[in-house]
Amino acid sequence: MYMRRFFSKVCSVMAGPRPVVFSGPSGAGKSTLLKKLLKEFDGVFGFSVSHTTRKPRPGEENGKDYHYVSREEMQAGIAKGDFIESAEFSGNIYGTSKAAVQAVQAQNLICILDIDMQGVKSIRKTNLNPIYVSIQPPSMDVLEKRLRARQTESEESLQKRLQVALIEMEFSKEAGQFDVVIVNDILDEAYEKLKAALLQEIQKVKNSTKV
Ligand SMILES: Nc1nc2c(ncn2[C@@H]2O[C@H](COP(=O)(O)OP(=O)(O)O)[C@@H](O)[C@H]2O)c(=O)[nH]1
Ligand SMILES: Nc1ncnc2c1ncn2[C@@H]1O[C@H](COP(=O)(O)OP(=O)(O)O)[C@@H](O)[C@H]1O
Repeated sequence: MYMRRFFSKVCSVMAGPRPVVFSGPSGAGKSTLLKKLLKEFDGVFGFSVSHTTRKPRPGEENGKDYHYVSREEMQAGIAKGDFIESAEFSGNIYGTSKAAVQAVQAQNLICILDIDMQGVKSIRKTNLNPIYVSIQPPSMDVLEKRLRARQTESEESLQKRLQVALIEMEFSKEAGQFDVVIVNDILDEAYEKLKAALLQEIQKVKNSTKV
């Protein structure tokens, strides 16, 4: 009996906790929410640092927010098979490297991926088995206001993001795409819903570190 419990604990540690995929329109609040999680649950969650060909925004750090690379470097990495998935979004390439996910999972942390809907479709074909969380804005109007207030986009980039946002909002309504859909209206309320949705996985990590 004790042996069985022991082995099941060891196996669950070896398998590691389920990753969490965050997706949803640009400006919906994915970064804001996941940064809160990473801060409150230091030692539970780890961020999968994607590669991107877009330029860093003020305040973003290479290796922390993204690995900033040239289109040539990115394409070479993709051709070499370094990436689990990659996608073109609003004129730039983004991708999740195998190394990014492995770095988090090696620490037995819940790996957080922030990816667009193409990424979601690609990840579904892998054996990553994540929890899929969609973060949605309360409305297109609010989304536009938030994106403008963030002051990170040119008018052209903003318009591209709003166009894609409509498709991403529709995608989140398709049955079976997401385990949880959170409308990020009041930030604290959205965050509480997010924590409630991830509570079981958080508890698993906390229990496994007690071994
Ligand atoms: N498929 C995929 N999408 C990504 C990846 N990293 C970021 N994204 C998505 O790319 C989109 C643009 O990201 P970003 O330029 O940081 O803008 P923001 O979402 O407006 O902050 C967002 O939908 C991200 O979720 C990745 O590795 N793979
Ligand atoms: N619930 C909220 N209420 C008001 N502003 C928010 C809320 N959530 C996020 N924001 C702001 O909206 C902007 C977009 O959020 P961000 O986290 O960058 O979105 P995403 O990562 O999905 O692109 C940011 O300036 C952020 O501070």
